[in-house]
Amino acid sequence: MDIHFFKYQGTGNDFIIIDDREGNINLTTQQVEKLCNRRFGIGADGLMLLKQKPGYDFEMQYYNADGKESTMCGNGGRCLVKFAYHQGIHKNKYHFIAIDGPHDATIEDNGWVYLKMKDVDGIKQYYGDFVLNTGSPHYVKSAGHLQKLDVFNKGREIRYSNDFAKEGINVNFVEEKSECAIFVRTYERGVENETLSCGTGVTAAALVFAHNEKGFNRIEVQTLGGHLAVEYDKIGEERFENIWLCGPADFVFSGKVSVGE
Ligand SMILES: N[C@@H](CCC[C@H](N)C(=O)O)C(=O)O
Repeated sequence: MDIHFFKYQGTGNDFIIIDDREGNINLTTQQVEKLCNRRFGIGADGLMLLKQKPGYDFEMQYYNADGKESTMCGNGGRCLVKFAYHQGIHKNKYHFIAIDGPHDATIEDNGWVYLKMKDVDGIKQYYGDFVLNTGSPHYVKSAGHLQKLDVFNKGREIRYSNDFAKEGINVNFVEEKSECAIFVRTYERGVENETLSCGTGVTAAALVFAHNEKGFNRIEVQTLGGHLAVEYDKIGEERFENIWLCGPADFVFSGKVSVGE
């Protein structure tokens, strides 16, 4: 069977997107894994299906490169909104449903997609580091000389440590550049490698480094794949609402791929 696919990327986090509004796409774990494989397939950090859902503009279904359906993907969500726009779904404000609940999104004049993330309640301290859920589970660790850090091995060590091995966790290393700017590198669960950017990870890192008491409610974030920003309202010490992940999301190429019988 041949499938028409579209390739998108958001700050270098790249995705295969398939329009499944007719509801006839049924891919196995092995098929998704092969499509995401950079030698035997199209190559991507993840795969998404755009589906129909009553009451929403669309539904987002997300799979990691290992072929398994996973939790929320921030950069993926931004790419899917741009894809929906390119497919003729034109809205001033998009309202879609993903595995972690409803999301709003807008496409700005400069092409950036602003994606509203779920509210975050509480950031847990973990031996001097931080653990939180921004739609996906994230570990946030402060790091100096981040450009030179061995993110693959250090991230993998935490991801497969006793407390996290079973469910998995995404591991973000963060270098503070100024009071309102950070540099983030992420080891992603389900890709089991460093990716060029991770949207829910960037969001998690920004919330950990949020200095609202000094009047900032926007953090600029540099990743290996480009620039993002995170906006938020900090409510007391524990809660974040009105969280927006903002950045570019672009079409790369499209084609037909064979997935066997
Ligand atoms: N790249 C993503 C995160 C995708 C999900 C993650 N790998 C997981 O399984 O938790 C993003 O941009 O948020």
